[in-house]
Amino acid sequence: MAADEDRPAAFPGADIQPSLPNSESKYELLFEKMEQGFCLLERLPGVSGEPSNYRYVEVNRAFKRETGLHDAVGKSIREVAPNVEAHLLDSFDKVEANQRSERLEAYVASLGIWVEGTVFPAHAPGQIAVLFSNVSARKRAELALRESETRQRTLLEGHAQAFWETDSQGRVIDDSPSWRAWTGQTHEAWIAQKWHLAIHPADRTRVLQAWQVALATKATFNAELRLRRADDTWCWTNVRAAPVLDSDGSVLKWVGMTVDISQQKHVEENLRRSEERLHKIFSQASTGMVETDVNGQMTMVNRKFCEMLGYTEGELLAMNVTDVTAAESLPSTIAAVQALACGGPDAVLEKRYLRKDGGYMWAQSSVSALRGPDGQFQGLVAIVVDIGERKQAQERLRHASLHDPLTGLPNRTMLFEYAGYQLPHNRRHHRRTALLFLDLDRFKPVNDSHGHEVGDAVLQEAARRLMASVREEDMVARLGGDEFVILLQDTGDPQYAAEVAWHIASRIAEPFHVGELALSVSTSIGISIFPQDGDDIDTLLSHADMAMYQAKQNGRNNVQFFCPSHAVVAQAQMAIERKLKDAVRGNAFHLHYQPIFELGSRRVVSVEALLRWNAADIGPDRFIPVAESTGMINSIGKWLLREAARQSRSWREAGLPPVPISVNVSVIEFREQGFARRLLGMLAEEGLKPDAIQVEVTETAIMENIDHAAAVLFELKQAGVKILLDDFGTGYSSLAYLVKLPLNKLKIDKTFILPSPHSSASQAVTNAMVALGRALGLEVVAEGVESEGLLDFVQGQGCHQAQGFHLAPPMSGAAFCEWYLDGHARQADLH
Ligand SMILES: Nc1nc2c(ncn2[C@@H]2O[C@H](COP(=O)(O)OP(=O)(O)OP(=O)(O)O)[C@@H](O)[C@H]2O)c(=O)[nH]1
Repeated sequence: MAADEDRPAAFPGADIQPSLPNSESKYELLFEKMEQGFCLLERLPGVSGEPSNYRYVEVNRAFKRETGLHDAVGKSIREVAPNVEAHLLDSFDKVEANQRSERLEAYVASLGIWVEGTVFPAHAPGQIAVLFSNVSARKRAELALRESETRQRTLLEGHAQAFWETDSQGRVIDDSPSWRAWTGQTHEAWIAQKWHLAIHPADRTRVLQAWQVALATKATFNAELRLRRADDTWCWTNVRAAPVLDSDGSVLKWVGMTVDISQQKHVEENLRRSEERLHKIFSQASTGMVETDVNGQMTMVNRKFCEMLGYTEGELLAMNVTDVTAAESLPSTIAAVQALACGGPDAVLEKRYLRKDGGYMWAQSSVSALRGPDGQFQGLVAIVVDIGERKQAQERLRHASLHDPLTGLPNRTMLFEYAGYQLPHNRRHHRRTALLFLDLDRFKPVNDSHGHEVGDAVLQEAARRLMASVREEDMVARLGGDEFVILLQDTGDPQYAAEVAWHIASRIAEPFHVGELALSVSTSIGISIFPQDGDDIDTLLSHADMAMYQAKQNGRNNVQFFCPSHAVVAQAQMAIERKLKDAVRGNAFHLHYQPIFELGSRRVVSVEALLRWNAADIGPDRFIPVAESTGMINSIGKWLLREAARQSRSWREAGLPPVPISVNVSVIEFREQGFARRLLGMLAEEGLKPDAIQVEVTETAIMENIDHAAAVLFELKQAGVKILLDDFGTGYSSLAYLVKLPLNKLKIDKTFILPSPHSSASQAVTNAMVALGRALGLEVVAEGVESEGLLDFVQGQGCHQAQGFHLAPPMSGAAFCEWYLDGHARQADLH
């Protein structure tokens, strides 16, 4: 703004005196010829509040030329230019009021020209004068330059589909072919300010409001909106407009452009949808999900994770993941996080979470790192699956694999696992441990007589009694069958172990009540002491087993400590046992047959089947007791019967007359339920008559359970099977019982014959036995006739039949057949 002193000195204003003719012509000349426009204006009086107005008093030629107003003098400004800018009249008012000149620089839109000059007070009151130059050409050049710069800027910012321009008020001032081509709007609609009709109705209000704000604040306009395309489709666009500013900062016009962003919107929409989907999955997933920052602080948790741990979302977001991790899972969790932070691969952890209620949750946590665009570690996301049930199932499986299902006691595997940990511990602390090996005595008959269920009930009760007999820190395990093991911790004096063992023996000896039954069972117990009898569970177990074997040998219901010297015997027995097991599995037996002669007719009347073990130098006197004590005799006995039956059939086929085969039945087989039925069934299966087989049973077997024996023998006899009482004289039998049994033969044990057949005592006993047999109506058989003298002796005693090496040795089935067919079956030389 210029001050008074800026007024040009030569300016013909207040000093102009048109009254002087000379001066007047000079003034006129100057006034009319000057290049600058000039006008003298007089303020018009107005009603208060009415906008001010001025009347043209005088104008020069340049004024008319530049403004195009030729008849302005005498008219008011508002008359000749109704749209005159308010700010122009304001500046006139100011000069008039202050009586100080003002610089003028403005675009007079009503005249369409740029002016620069001075407004100054005239001398007459209410008058002002304006001296100006039309600088439109220069201004347009400047403007064009600025516009092109603006356009260039906006062009650079994107590939615009349409350009357009408005005046400072936002009214379109120029045609925009690109807009019209793109939107399909007509030229008329565009010029008539109907451009906004191309905006989607849903966007229109928002966009127009933003446009008004931009106009008011001169801020760049930027909006995303849908525009109707020429083909009547809606297209997402970005509309940007920037004001073109004058040097004084006022807006000359707005330059805008419209960019098709439908592709970008499509991508954004897809992104939004996928984020929404992700969010839904996250929030509604049936697995727990949690996101943490680099420090493990939880930043996002889903509903399921909250449910799993019993916390609210708010509570969890204020916590660190370590706050909800069980102490024992912390090291693995921290290690996994550190590995991920260092670029390691995704990890799967099985860990325990700590719930709000203090409980725990087993979970599988699949953890992945969250990384920024530069690969920088930004946190973690974990998918958490509750594996409580699986863990429980695993635990149940593990429990099942370590426990005996019948008694619930630890099994062999667990005993070994436990001892593997406990024994080294005890060694470090110099503690003695006693291992008690228990085997119930004569348990098999319980099963055989009363059935497996009763046997099971006895085993369960035995387990309870064992548990009740030891301390909490001791372990009771069931090895299998009727075998139990007890590990007594920190026994100190071995005597303590013996006391416990005897206590247990007495508890087991108490009657077992199963239903109506009251059963008597006892146990044999072997003890080995750690570390003196063995440094590991294998050795301790095997030594206690040997001691238990010894206890059985000593009559059962007994306790024995391991003793190395006994171990030698026990070991030998056990070695036989092992070999015997293989032999039973591999059928490594055969039979020999020893003829039995009738002394009167000197004919072979039967043969005794004798068991032989192939390839083993172990005789029946050694292996049969082992087979009996281990129960293997049952399998062997069954095989023996079948083999004898097969042989009998084979001899018949070879043309031999029926030769009954006498088979030895052990006490173990004899006491088995259904023995007679099985034997008769087998004979039927083999197509043999009952008299093809004779049963030799010992006195001891009969006396063990006389009622049972009587029933079996009657069944056999009734079916036509002959019964032979073996080893007569060794069992101290009660004759009262013997007379009641359905026997056919008595076999006098060789011990009564062999020692001294000529001694008078021997003769008296043999004589009595033969007499007894005869009195009972039984045939009497002498065995062990190994010499001529013995043959004479037994014959003299009145025995009916005899067998022995002197008469014929045991021979194979084929050899006997040959021997028989060769005519040896009738020993003519017997006398
Ligand atoms: N009821 C029942 N019997 C079983 C079970 N496991 C094994 N047995 C039987 O237990 C018996 C074990 O018998 P042994 O120890 O060999 O013989 P024993 O009759 O006890 O004779 P000794 O041990 O020599 O005194 C066999 O008859 C097995 O069939 C089981 O789980 N339940």
